[in-house]
This record gives sequence, structure tokens and C-alpha cells, in this order.
Amino acid sequence: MSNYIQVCDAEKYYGNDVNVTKAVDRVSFQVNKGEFVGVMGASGSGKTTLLNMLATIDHVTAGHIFYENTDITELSEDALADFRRDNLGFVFQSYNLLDTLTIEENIILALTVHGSKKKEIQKKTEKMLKLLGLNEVRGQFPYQVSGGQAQRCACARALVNDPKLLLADEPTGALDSKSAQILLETFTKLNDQMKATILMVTHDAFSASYCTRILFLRDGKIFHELVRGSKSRREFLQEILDVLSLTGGELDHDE
Ligand SMILES: Nc1ncnc2c1ncn2[C@@H]1O[C@H](COP(=O)(O)OP(=O)(O)OP(=O)(O)O)[C@@H](O)[C@H]1O
Repeated sequence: MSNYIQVCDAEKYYGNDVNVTKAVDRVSFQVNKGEFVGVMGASGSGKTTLLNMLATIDHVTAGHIFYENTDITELSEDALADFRRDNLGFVFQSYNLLDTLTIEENIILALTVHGSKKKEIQKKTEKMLKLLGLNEVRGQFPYQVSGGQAQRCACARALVNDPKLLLADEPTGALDSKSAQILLETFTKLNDQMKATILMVTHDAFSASYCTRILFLRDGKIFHELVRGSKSRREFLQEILDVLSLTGGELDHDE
């Protein structure tokens, strides 16, 4: 369980000696296999920078990030591209699907890129279409389906290769509240049934209440952590709201 993903004294500074922004300031934490971790914080607190470092998109200024025994801060650009393709899945606010391919083909594409065999591709695609409730729209193009369905397709595509970590940056940001709820329930299902390990950045307490643990960032540092444990989602939401109200955090969604 331990040593799955470890962030050790990670720093990201922007600017120069005279004018430096500490976007992420000596952050350390670990993510266990099968956890659904939320990262919360006000605008500018460093959430996206932290996610991008874990995503191998941004380089750390100092510190180390381990995925099991691999220190990604030591990898070359080529090795990083391979690592990203083989180990990470991404879901962004904008769905990033290919408009010229159907929902089904968008999922198949992710498997083709990984060089899977035809039978395996069919089996995995069927499983994801079913799990994410996309069977009815499998032949439609992204512009013909709802935002929620498009985002669930993005999730299917991100998870179809069993990544070590699914990284989601404000995945509900462009969705209406009903579609957002369905997506978050889908994340919970993927976390429970596929044991997917998820790290989700959000500034929304409602979204965060679906996580199993939440890291709160302020000025690039983790200043608080909440664990859901056996609490109901509603109780956990209240706990999150209490932390945010004590720290003057911003909210844009309440139940
Ligand atoms: N490329 C960059 N160059 C300079 N400063 C940057 C850059 N990217 C981020 N920053 C700064 O780093 C800090 C953290 O930014 P980051 O985008 O990680 O915050 P965030 O919590 O994700 O904010 P938001 O919720 O608004 O997306 C901010 O002060 C931001 O202005």
C-alpha cells in the first residue's frame, strides 16, 4: 500500500531572484493505491501546478516525485513521454475528445496507441462503455452527446489502460450540477470497482466530498488534510465547508 506515489519536498518557483512566485513550496505527501484524493485551495494556491508536476507536464524546481520506484524528476524528456503514456490518465475541464471519431472510437484510440490486441481492445472497450453508461451513445460523435457523456468518455479513455494514476483538473467545471453529480458518482464507482487511484483538483466543496481524502493548499503549502473514513458524504461535506469557512476559502456550490 505505501510507497505507491510519493511527493518529497516538491517545489516549483517562477520568476527570478528579485521577483519569485513560490507556486508550490516544499510539499510532501503520499498517495496510496486505490485512494481518491482531492486537492483544494483558493485560486492561485498552487493546485494546478502541483497536478502538472505529478502529470510530468511541469518540472519541479527542487524535490522528488516517485511512482513506486521511479523518480520522475530524474527522467529524460523521451522517458517522460513514455512514462506519461503508460502510467497516467488525464481528465480536464474541456473534454479533449477527437470530434471526427465516435465515442466508441475515442476509447478505442487510446487502446490502439498502447498497441493492444484486437480482441483485448474489443473486450476493454465494451467494459468501459458499460461501466460509464455510454452504450446508448457509442456511435455518436462528441458534438452530438451531452457534456456529461463527453466527460464520461474522457474518463473511459483515461482509464482504459489501467493507469497508475488518474489526474483530473476541475473535471466538473463545465458541467451542469446533475451531470457533475453523475460524473462524481462515476469516479466513486471507478475507485471502488476498478480500484482506480485518482487525484482531483477542485475548488468546489461538493465535488471534494466524493473524495476519500482531501489536501488543502494555501500559498503553495499543504495547510490541512481531511480523511473521510466512515463518514457519510454529507457529513464529510460539512467538514470541508467548516475548513473552508475557517480559512476564508471560496465556494461556488452548496447543496
Ligand atoms: N507559468 C507561470 N509563470 C509564472 N507564474 C505562474 C505560472 N503558472 C502559475 N503561476 C503562479 O503560481 C501560483 C499558483 O498557480 P496555480 O495555477 O497552480 O494555482 P491554482 O490553485 O491552480 O489556481 P486556479 O484555481 O485559479 O486555477 C499563482 O500565483 C500563479 O500566478
